[in-house]
Amino acid sequence: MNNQKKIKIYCVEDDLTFSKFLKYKLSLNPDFEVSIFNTANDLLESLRNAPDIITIDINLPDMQGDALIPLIKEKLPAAILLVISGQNNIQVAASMFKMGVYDYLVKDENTLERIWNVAHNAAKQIELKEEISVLEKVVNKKHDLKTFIKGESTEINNVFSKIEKAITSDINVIISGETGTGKDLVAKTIHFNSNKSKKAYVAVNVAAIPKELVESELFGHEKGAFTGAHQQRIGKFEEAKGGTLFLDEIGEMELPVQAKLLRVLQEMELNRVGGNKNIPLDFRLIIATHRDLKQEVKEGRFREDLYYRLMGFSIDLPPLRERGKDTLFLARFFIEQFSRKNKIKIKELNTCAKKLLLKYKFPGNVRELKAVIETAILMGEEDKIMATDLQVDMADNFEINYKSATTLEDYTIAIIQKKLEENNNNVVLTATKLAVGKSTIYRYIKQGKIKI
Ligand SMILES: Nc1ncnc2c1ncn2[C@@H]1O[C@H](COP(=O)(O)OP(=O)(O)OP(=O)(O)O)[C@@H](O)[C@H]1O
Repeated sequence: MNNQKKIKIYCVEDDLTFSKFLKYKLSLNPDFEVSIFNTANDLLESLRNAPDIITIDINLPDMQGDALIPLIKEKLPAAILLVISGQNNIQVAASMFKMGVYDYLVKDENTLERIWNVAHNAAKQIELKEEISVLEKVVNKKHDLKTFIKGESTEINNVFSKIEKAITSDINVIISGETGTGKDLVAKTIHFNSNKSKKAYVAVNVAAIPKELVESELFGHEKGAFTGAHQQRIGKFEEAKGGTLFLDEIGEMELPVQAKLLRVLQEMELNRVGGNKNIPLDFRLIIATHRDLKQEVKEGRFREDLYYRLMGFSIDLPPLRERGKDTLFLARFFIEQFSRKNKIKIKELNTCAKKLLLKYKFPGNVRELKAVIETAILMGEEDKIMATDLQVDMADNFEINYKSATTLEDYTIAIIQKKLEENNNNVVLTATKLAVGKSTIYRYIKQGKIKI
């Protein structure tokens, strides 16, 4: 039995002696909290306290059982109802069961004993329902995260554990990560798995709103607040009432708007542009940025007080290139998703294509991978997806290696690596084109300085 929560039993009964016995008998169970009512109206007035079980005398002075039961069912459809009658009338019993009562008991010397047993069984049923609903929530949560966000790497599993924590409270969340790493996806996942999931999820990309419209977009405006404000407008902050407000690219916000945002967050109320009424706010805030906000503060582009006001639980999304084999896992996921949606045959990646995907740095992260895969499926002529179907610009990757080169050997290796990739890892062809000995290339491969 749940130690925290007692089972509330309400008994409506006009026979005072019987009701005393009833209360005494049921209260012998320490998990039952029993209250007695002598009229139907007294009971109806107390239904807001949501009793779990109600015993009903069928002949009450102010209302008959058949009139009372639908009124209770309307307010508390899940409550368990036990009808207690002075006579054994099969037809009445049948009509009571049709109304959805749990049991129909006739008053005799064993009634108290039977009520006790029925209440006991009903209480067990309530407990079981509660356990199931708790379990369902846990199972759904685990299921949902993986339904929304794909990945198996240690890095993404760390992100999953952070999301699990963020879901259990209303704390501000700050999500950082390069473009396309899934910041919006993570914010949505938190919202739809939190206790705010039935309320609004309002996402605002601060960078995408023209500078002069940011205030009215976020905070709303009154009619006539400025030229062109023909109608009153509710801002995104108000729209998010009771739900989640996701402010993406917060680092792009202009300093004057930052000042207003700070005030609004401190007071959790706002004045629409051109208005003079304080409107209370209620939302959970999730923000995202691809910038290092601390650095932005140092450089004077972001208010320090706002930075501290926004700080909350932080979730850092690693770039795709640091998620190991997730690149291939996600590639397969996107192949299946796109092929199913477009009713085309699901193709596999050939070995060279896999190698190329693992080597490519994906500056656009998961978004870029998705686009590369979808184009490859459409453009490819073969049964499998080949390296040549993947439209990735290896020159960008080369730049990265090239820039980090410090010795002549580093430059040589970077050039050979790039040429090998262009020539589908054909060592002989690459050696000929670069006029170096193929043994040089093999040596670098053996030393692990060049990867194919
Ligand atoms: N782990 C993942 N599993 C499945 N899809 C993903 C995953 N990560 C990202 N995506 C998909 O990649 C695309 C980009 O993700 P999203 O918009 O969330 O990135 P972002 O970090 O918010 O990007 P930006 O910084 O440009 O706003 C979306 O289509 C998203 O559904």
